[in-house]
Amino acid sequence: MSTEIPIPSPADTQDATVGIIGMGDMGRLYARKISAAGWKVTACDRPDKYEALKAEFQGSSITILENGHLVSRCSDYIIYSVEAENIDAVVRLYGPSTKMGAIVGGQTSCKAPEIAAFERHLPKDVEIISCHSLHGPKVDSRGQPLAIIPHRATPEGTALITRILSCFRSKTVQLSAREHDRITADTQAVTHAAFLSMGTAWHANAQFPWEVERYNTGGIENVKINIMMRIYSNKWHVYAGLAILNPAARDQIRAYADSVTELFKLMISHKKQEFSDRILEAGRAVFGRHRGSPLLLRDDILDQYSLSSAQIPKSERRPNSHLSLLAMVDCWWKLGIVPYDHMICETPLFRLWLGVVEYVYRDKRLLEECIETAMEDDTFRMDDLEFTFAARGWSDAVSFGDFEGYRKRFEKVQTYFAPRVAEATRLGNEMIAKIFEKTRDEAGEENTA
Ligand SMILES: NC(=O)C1=CN([C@@H]2O[C@H](COP(=O)(O)OP(=O)(O)OC[C@H]3O[C@@H](n4cnc5c(N)ncnc54)[C@H](OP(=O)(O)O)[C@@H]3O)[C@@H](O)[C@H]2O)C=CC1
Ligand SMILES: O=C(O)C(=O)Cc1ccc(O)cc1
Repeated sequence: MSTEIPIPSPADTQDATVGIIGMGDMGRLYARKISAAGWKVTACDRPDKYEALKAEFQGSSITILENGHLVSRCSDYIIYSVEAENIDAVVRLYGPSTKMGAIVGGQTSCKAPEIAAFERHLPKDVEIISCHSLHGPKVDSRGQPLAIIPHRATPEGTALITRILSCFRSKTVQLSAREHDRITADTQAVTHAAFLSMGTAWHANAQFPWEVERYNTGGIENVKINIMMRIYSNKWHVYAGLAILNPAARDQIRAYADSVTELFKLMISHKKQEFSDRILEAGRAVFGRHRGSPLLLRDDILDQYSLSSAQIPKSERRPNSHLSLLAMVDCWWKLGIVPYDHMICETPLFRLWLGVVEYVYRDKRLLEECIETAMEDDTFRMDDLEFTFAARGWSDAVSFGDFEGYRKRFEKVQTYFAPRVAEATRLGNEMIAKIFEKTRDEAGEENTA
């Protein structure tokens, strides 16, 4: 497993042709970066987008072709960057046209269906080496994790793909498809489930949280709101694909919804001792080994990134039960997950989420305040009730494998929050850039934000 940030040498002979099938947000990022590093790049999207794409890339060094057959015939490394739900159909269509002896990979967020499609439809002389950039298209790729998944690969093939992808200057980690899916079920799918549920709950209570006094409480609430908005500003298929198609994700999201429900029941039945014992034991299991290490986040930074115009002074802030966060630790504990072990596949959102969770659990006073609020204070009861419904609803949508139902749930909330998306995206980008700049500074790494 390697985690260094490789710096490509301009003197390298970059004589392989890289083909990209699917020129959406991630395909474009890949095409631009790989081409800028000196590799010959050919690319396509659906045939009906050929003319528009060709006009857009006119004058660039990226060659736009009409379809995936043409890309496959002339490329030495072909990357499928299409919706996870479509991967089998697209590989079935273009896979047989793959150039003899080429290497094929995919950039979808869940590897089980991608690898199955490659095994099913690619000629036997073709190597399979997949990848996954663990960040969105607008995040600086430098220093972020990049999984490389050699599945049917020679050492020479793996070395070539590692060299091609070194232009991202990401932290590369080699994993099997199975390891990748197990880890990202936690770093991505469950994280998203928590924030999707927050958005659904706020929508169900007809709230814009930044307009509600009890959410204008700085650091932690700012992160929750900004990440929730970030997720709902993205495309539903990205989240649906990585949750529905990953078998490990289904189980983990179900476990998260169970933890939310069980904790909520203890709250409304005022079983304080049982609730408190459970929270503290989960905290010890998850954070015990990390007590002495530096915190991932500090709230003096987080306070700056608020969608609200009125910030409440710290002394007047109202505590929150933070059910979403308590349930996350409960679920990790129940599943025997130590999230720090999964940092090799961290995404920016996962790091922020773990940072916030850790911030509460490593502050004894704050954690006691959550327990006290959960038991004694009804201020957040309606929010927690809706959050519980929402977590179970998202878990059902994922376990039923229902893409259409998922899309409808997602888009309903997305539409509700749409008026503030542009501002939230700007703030979220600033917050992420600032936090990662600071994290890299503190780790003594090169500042690349
Ligand atoms: N967005 C993100 O943050 C990240 C996404 N990923 C993964 O990367 C993949 C791509 O995501 P993203 O770029 O965001 O999604 P997009 O929807 O922006 O891009 C996918 C593109 O593939 C096209 N496509 C579909 N079928 C074909 C076909 N037969 N031939 C050629 N092109 C086709 C789509 O066209 P159409 O829209 O018409 O279907 C679309 O333009 C997904 O699997 C996602 O899970 C990975 C890391 C981060
Ligand atoms: O950081 C996140 O979790 C995101 O929401 C962006 C994202 C989405 C899909 C991926 O496969 C990788 C990153």
